[in-house]
Amino acid sequence: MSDQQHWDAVVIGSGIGGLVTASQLAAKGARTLVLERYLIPGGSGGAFKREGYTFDVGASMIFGFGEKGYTNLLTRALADVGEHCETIPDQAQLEYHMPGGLNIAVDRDYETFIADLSARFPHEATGVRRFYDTCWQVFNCLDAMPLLSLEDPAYLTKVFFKAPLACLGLARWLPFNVGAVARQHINDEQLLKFIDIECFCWSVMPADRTPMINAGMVFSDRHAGGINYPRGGVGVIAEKLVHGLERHGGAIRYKARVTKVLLENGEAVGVKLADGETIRAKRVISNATRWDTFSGQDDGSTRAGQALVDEANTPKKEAFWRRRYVPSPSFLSLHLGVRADLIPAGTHCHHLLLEDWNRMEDEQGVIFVSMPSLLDPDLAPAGHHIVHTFTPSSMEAWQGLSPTDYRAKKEADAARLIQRLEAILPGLSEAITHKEIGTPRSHRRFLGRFQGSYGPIPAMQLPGLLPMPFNRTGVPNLYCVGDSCFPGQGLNAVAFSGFACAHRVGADLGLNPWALPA
Ligand SMILES: NC(=O)c1ccc[n+]([C@@H]2O[C@H](COP(=O)([O-])OP(=O)(O)OC[C@H]3O[C@@H](n4cnc5c(N)ncnc54)[C@H](O)[C@@H]3O)[C@@H](O)[C@H]2O)c1
Ligand SMILES: CC(C)=CCC/C(C)=C/C=C/C(C)=C/C=C/C(C)=C/C=C/C=C(C)/C=C/C=C(C)/C=C/C=C(\C)CCC=C(C)C
Repeated sequence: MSDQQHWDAVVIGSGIGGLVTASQLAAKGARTLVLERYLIPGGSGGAFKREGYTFDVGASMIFGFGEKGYTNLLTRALADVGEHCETIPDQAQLEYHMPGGLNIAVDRDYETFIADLSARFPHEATGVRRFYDTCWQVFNCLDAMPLLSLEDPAYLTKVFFKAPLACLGLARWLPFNVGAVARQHINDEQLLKFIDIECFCWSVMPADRTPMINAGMVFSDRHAGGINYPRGGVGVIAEKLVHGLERHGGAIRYKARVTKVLLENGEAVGVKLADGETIRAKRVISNATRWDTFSGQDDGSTRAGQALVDEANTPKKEAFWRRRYVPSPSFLSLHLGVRADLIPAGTHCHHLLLEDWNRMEDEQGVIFVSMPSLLDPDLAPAGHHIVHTFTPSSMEAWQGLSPTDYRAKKEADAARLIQRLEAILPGLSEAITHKEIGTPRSHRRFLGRFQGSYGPIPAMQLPGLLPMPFNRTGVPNLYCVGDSCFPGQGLNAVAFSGFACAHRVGADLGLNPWALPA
């Protein structure tokens, strides 16, 4: 299968963004091929098995799995191709362990959460209510309409007639960040710091640089649809999307690393693989990050010239984007197997530990912990649990080391992380039976992501989501999907990007139905 086979769409990468695009396009009748450089689908939403454990590659805290409304984008993406994930509801989104013994678990029930937070800050009870209610207003606008491509005037017209007030509400919130809204309602400095960490937890940015639309989504979906864990592990989502894709006539190839987007007269016409094979398609969609897709910036090591589009063909507006967004740090991550007796009954699945408010944005500052086998015991061998912990760490801290120094740093930093975690899991060091250490270099290598980054973050304070690009690029017939597109990081955010991308490509191929989805 090569030059002879002409596909309607070729998708580079099988992250959740790429798979939602591909499965949606296949469901519209487009002949769709996904090319994945690794052995399994899912990218940072994948999973791997070791010694009886099923470990999630990335985070295990999943939004977008609700039953109602339009924001349950993972449920919808699966259902559209005849698939369904059984999920396990999580009673708390996560438990925060903050300086000064300030501990707050975010309950699934909104009123319980508001009451818990107000009890810690009684003088700010009104502000707490007003701030989080404002987030609900944003969420209600999002949840009132089918979410498709904002680059399609036909969709915008239809959706405006369907839900005019919700559209105007969203248009109003698009340029806002959370910080300004929080300060309208809240004065207490410590509570504002809590709002910062509430944002940092998923945007890796404080409130001033976190878009309000995304906060509306996250701070309300956790109570509306709730946080729900897919039985069998996060990797099941990607596996099921692949089944759905194949059932609708699409295909996926693994160990198929794309090295170039083929261009003719400046238009994308296909891709070239690492082994020299070429594949032609009417439309090419890149689920690699924008830094890996377009030329113009390297990470100072081996990457120069490796982007999918060369410098001469990289649109000027990409340079503009790179001045506004920079790669967030990657992570130091530990996938641990532990003796089950370490974890007391009733412990929550997700935790965040911050020992010093001033360290929130520091290298290896905030610690995240997920223990998904507390929800799904089949993920670990009998008598054991999974402790997956990660902390932001940038590529610079890991570059230029000799192999011996690299191994020594891995062990030393992992030991320090485990030591700090004893604060919430006393006895951890003695209970570990399996340990895998991942660094920014591992994440770059296995996920193919520039600098192993978690995703783009604003280089400066920007007007909310307004500068985030949609799916079309400056190269005709080439589209981007995933977390370097509107609305950014997160599985349900990249699922939105996938719906939007498939809709835009579907419009360009003349495949979209006239009516909006129910
Ligand atoms: N709880 C959560 O919400 C959660 C959990 C995990 C991950 N995430 C987020 O999900 C987002 C990632 O999703 P995404 O869709 O943008 O992509 P992704 O980075 O997860 O996946 C991209 C895929 O493309 C493949 N790829 C890259 N370059 C390629 C090439 N040249 N040829 C072939 N294949 C190539 C990679 O191997 C990978 O499988 C991130 O923001 C991440 O932080 C969120
Ligand atoms: C017509 C007119 C007038 C107008 C128009 C307007 C409109 C319509 C607009 C629209 C808009 C829209 C649609 C938008 C959308 C958006 C969205 C969908 C968003 C989403 C978002 C999401 C998100 C952000 C998510 C995220 C999440 C995450 C990231 C998570 C993560 C997690 C982690 C990391 C975990 C950690 C922690 C621990 C463990 C503790």
